[in-house]
Amino acid sequence: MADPLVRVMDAGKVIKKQTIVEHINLSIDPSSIVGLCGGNGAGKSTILRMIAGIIQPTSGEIYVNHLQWKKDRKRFAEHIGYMPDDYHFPQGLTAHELLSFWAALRRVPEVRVREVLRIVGLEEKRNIAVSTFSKGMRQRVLFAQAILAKPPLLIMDEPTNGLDPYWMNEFVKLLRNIKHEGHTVIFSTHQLEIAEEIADSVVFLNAGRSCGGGTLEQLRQNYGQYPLHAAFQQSLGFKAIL
Ligand SMILES: Nc1ncnc2c1ncn2[C@@H]1O[C@H](COP(=O)(O)OP(=O)(O)OP(=O)(O)O)[C@@H](O)[C@H]1O
Repeated sequence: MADPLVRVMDAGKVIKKQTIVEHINLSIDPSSIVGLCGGNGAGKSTILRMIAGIIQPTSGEIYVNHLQWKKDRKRFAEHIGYMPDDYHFPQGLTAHELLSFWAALRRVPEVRVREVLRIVGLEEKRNIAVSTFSKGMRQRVLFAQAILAKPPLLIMDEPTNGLDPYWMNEFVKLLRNIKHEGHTVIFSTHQLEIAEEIADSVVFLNAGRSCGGGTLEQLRQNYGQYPLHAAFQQSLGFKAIL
């Protein structure tokens, strides 16, 4: 068995004396897709930002390919593509200009910019200001920037928000390709059916704590073909419905 690409060991985050997440443990194998599922405020974005190195845990340790952000920021960052759940796009910049800017920062050749624009179906809109784009189109720009440098680990916060059914389907196919090319993905979602379709395993979160999960294979054995709603409710002790 290959070593896990990501290890989150008893990680927690306290902000202004408030515990946001605690006792988070995750082990993510290379070439796998993990879904973080939970309701509003469960702590999904906080965990993803900690794994991405954007914020630091106040307790515990996080390793990506045996690297820690605090010890080797540059190499750590080279492993990661991060798609935020929200982004304030600068006024006036086109999709092509923005992606070229991000590509230059990461020393990614211009030819890759055209490639990602094509992958996310925005080649024809590349000269239009992103600030005028619809929510789904902006999501596709953010997805494009996350995959620009072909990172070993793709971290995506609510990636399917705002996508229409066509792009939802395309997104599922894109992620499967990314996995088959050997990349690893962790994403958050409220949409359990999306996690069911793409993820190899899921982690359920509630009030900043992991409250269950497992591989989709295990969960299907326990709960049938569409297991996540039942499994999630059971993990919450039937106290809440997503
Ligand atoms: N910088 C911060 N300062 C204070 N509270 C914060 C901060 N960041 C997150 N929180 C709080 O921590 C909790 C978890 O937030 P987080 O954004 O991680 O949840 P989430 O599961 O991603 O939620 P959603 O699905 O609504 O996006 C929320 O109650 C949020 O208000």
